[in-house]
Amino acid sequence: MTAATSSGGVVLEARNMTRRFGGLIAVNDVSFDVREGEIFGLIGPNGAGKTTLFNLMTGLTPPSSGTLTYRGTTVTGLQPNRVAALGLSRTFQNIRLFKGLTALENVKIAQHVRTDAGLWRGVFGGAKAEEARVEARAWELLDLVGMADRAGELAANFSYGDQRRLEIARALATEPRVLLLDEPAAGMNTSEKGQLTGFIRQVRDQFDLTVLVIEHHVPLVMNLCDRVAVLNFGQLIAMGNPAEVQRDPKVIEAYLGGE
Ligand SMILES: Nc1ncnc2c1ncn2[C@@H]1O[C@H](COP(=O)(O)OP(=O)(O)OP(=O)(O)O)[C@@H](O)[C@H]1O
Repeated sequence: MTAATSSGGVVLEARNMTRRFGGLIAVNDVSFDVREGEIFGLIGPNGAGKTTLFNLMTGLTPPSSGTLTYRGTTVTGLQPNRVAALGLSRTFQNIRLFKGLTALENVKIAQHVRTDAGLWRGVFGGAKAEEARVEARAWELLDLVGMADRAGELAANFSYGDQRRLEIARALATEPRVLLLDEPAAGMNTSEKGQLTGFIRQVRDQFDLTVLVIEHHVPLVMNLCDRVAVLNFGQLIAMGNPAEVQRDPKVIEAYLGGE
């Protein structure tokens, strides 16, 4: 719990967000607010609609209806790069690093949502001053996620845990105000999972972020999140602090029913 959590105003407002795929309603009339500085968890059984909701929030999938606003600006309807430029950045359930590039190159490329030099020009040639600035910032970000000593290694050679940290460094490179993490613990070993809570909190504090996190690993969610929203068959069935949510009969039934 942080001071930001108790005093933070609303930064994101999801209103009646719905997404149909043919006859299936993957996200069904979901509304919630996220407050500045909080770590907001999104949980639910497999297929509950969590990733679809993230996709709706970040412009990857257009909603069938409903809106998301960020500090009063409508986000829904924008392309993913515009959403990132507004300050909402995400990682993916399936890691999307450039595996054949080094850690440093991965972070350099990610910064180009914030530069005018185009995707490749500033990284591989052209504007020298820009290139130097991008490189310095990439080193800084790798240092902040504790990976500067591995900057020259290929992303493909990293453990899952390190690949996910690198993904977070890439997301931070777009200078987000809100960070959306899709299953950051997936594929991690026990020791990597153990370090993740502290790491996400540290990143939140250091970059002054609001964090949304989809996660299956219940102990992690309960330790990490200030508030948790629970989806089941596309519907929001509970929301509250982790202890409240954990003892909510609807949540218990959704999880037991899904086993
Ligand atoms: N592009 C798509 N086309 C058709 N159906 C889809 C599409 N994307 C998601 N769905 C369906 O929507 C529902 C919700 O899927 P989603 O991936 O959002 O769930 P989830 O809660 O993230 O699940 P998991 O925990 O397994 O990742 C599922 O029934 C899924 O099959």
